[in-house]
Amino acid sequence: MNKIYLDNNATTKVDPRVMDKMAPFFVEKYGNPNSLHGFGTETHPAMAEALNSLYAGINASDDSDILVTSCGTESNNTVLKGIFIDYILKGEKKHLITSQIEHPAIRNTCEFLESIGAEVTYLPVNDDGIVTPEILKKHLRRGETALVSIMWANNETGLINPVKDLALAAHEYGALFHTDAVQALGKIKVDVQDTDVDFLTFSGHKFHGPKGVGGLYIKEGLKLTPFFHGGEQMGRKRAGTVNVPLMVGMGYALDLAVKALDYENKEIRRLRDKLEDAIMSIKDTIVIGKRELRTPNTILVSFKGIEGEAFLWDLNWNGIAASTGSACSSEDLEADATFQAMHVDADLSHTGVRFSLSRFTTEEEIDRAIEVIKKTVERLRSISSTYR
Ligand SMILES: Cc1ncc(COP(=O)(O)O)c(CN[C@@H](CS)C(=O)O)c1O
Repeated sequence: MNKIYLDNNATTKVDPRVMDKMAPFFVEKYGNPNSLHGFGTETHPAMAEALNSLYAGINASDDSDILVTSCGTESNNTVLKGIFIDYILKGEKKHLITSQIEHPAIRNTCEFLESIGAEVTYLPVNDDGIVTPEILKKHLRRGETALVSIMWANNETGLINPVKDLALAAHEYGALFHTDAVQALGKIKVDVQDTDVDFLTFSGHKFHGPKGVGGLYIKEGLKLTPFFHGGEQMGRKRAGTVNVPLMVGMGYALDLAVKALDYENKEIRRLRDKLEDAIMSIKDTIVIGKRELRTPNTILVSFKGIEGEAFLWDLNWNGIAASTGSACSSEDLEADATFQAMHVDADLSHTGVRFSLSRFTTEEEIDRAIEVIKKTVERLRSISSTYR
């Protein structure tokens, strides 16, 4: 049976072109870039090219910093814990603001910082599931709020937050602004200068780059206490030997992803909408969030009377990969935090299923998925003791 992958918000296939780009740096040009001899220095041109691609991909100015990290989670931890050390531990400020719909890499880190003395506000969302500047301004404290961290696009719903306006509001109150843009790069245009964010997180495996590599943008003039101390890599801003092949792969993958944005927003959006229209034709079904407010590839849907896990197993049995919310909380049978934040009915918040497409998704795959989804909903409802 042909397998159909519709869980691209969890991770994406490495583009074969990216694989080709990375290969030489595993077996031929394998030197440590910090070594002074030829084995080390021969890695530099490719690393410089990759860094240029990362700067261009988010329209970062040459005077800003981009740290190459191990993943989005490390990047998020670096900002939150760096701000805690630089402002809260020093007693200068004491307050952090984030939202109730963030990824656990933000939420759990904020909860940890609360446990060691930070004051944290978790903003609610409006009826559309969006964090608005109006909501933010009710909680900003001039002279006390050190950082606002609001994700650019939600990993479960795809809903996009107004980052430019949120950053402006934060700056009006003297706070810095971070956005976890892991689910934005490669799906929508990301421009750090236009939005004037201070920090931005991204992760290579979300846009057809390799796993195990991510990035953190730091606006020019800003400093953060490093998360990792050690060698002199990245100007001592992130110690540790740089993983050259992964960095080269992530840079090239972002290059390709930016070039494919039109395709993503036209063809992938069309396929997503085709799938969504078919799903919406099934009775007692809700899709979370207006499609025009979402990234072009994502659908989070609830089928009344069907547990998400049961539905996923049936899909998996038919060769289709999807997820209940984010992959990292898929074992958690608690009602999803995002659903709770959006006041989704309790009996629906256990049934959320996320479908997320990519530029490798085909029309034939969507047609097959529609066929299987309709049959699966019918079968599971026919044996449900609660659904009538
Ligand atoms: C918004 C957001 N922020 C951070 C991360 C973590 O990225 P890493 O590179 O894996 O550390 C993710 C990864 N979300 C995956 C796996 S949990 C999902 O299924 O939704 C994310 O979506």
